[in-house]
Amino acid sequence: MTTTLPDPTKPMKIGTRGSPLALAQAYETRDRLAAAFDLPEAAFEVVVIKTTGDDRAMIAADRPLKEIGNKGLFTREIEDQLLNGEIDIAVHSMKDMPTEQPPGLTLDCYLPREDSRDAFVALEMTAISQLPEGAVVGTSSLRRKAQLLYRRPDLKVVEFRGNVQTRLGKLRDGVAEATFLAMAGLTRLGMLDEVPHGAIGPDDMLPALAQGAIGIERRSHDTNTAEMLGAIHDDVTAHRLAAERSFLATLDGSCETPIAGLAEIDGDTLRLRGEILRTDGSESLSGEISGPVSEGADLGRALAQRLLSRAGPDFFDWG
Ligand SMILES: NCc1[nH]cc(CCC(=O)O)c1CC(=O)O
Repeated sequence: MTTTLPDPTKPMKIGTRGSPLALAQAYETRDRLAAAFDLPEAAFEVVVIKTTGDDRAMIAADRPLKEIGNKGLFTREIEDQLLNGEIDIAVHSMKDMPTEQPPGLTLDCYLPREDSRDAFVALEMTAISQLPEGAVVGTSSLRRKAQLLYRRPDLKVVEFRGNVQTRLGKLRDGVAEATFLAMAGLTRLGMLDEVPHGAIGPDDMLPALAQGAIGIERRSHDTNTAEMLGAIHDDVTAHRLAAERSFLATLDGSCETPIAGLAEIDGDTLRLRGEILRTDGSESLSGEISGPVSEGADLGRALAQRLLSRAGPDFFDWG
C-alpha cells in the first residue's frame, strides 16, 4: 500500500505514556504501520507524554485509585497534545479509556486483540483456589478485589501497584501471597516465561471490559491519518469492543469500577457476558446475551439494562 504521511518531510508522531507496556504498544503500532505501507522505522517518532496517572506523588503507592478520580487519568495530557497537533496519533490500552472521547478526537482503530484473560500471579501457586484460608492478595483494581472477595470472603486484599518487577519483589518480600496482572501485558512485555502465573478463564472470572485491546486515537478531521489507520484496523476486535463498551457506558462505569465482561464471536453470533459487583464483594449480578455480530452495541445496552433492573437501589453506592 502507498500513502503520504501527514507531513512527508517529518516523521509521523505517535504519542504514548512512558511505561514499558505503553511503549511496547506504541512500537507494535509503529511496526504495523511501517509494514502496511512499507515505510522505514524512521518515518515514525514515538513521543512519550507524562500523564497525571504517571505522577508518583499523585499516585502514592498506598492511595486507592478511586480516591484520585481516574476517568481520563492516563489519557488527558495525551489527548491535549493530539488536539494541539504535537502528535498525530495516540496509542492507548482500551481498558483505561473513558467510553467517550473529547470533542475533536476519534477513537475507531483497534489492533487485533491480545489475550483478554487475567493472570493469577504467585510464587508457588497457579490458581485462586490454592490460596490458603485468610491469605493476603495485592491488587489496586476495584474489579479484581470485588470478584476475589465475592469468591473468597476469607481473603484479605491490600493495595498493590508498580511495574511487574516491583510486584514480584513485593511477593518475594511477603507483602502479599498473590497478585493479578493482565495476560495481555505479560505477553506484550515478553514476560510470560519469567513471571509465575496461571491464566484465569472467563468462566472463573470475567476480565475488565476491553482488556487486551489497543486503540488508536486521532483528530476527527484528519482524514489522511484515518485512511492510514484503516490499514491496521481489526474488525473482529471492533465488534467485540462495540458490545463491551456500550455495556460499560450504559452502566456508566470506568476501568476502576467493579464491572467485568467479555464479548466473543463465533461465526455470525456475538456472545456478551457481563458482571457487576458491590465493591466489598458481598454481591454479584451476572448475565449474558447473544445476537448478531452487527448489533453488538445494542446487545451491550440490553445486557446492562437487564443487570441494572436486577440491582437494588443502593447497589451502585460505591462510595
Ligand atoms: N489498568 C492498568 C492496565 N491497563 C492495561 C493493562 C494491561 C494490558 C491490557 O489489558 O490491555 C493494565 C495492567 C494490568 O491490568 O495488569
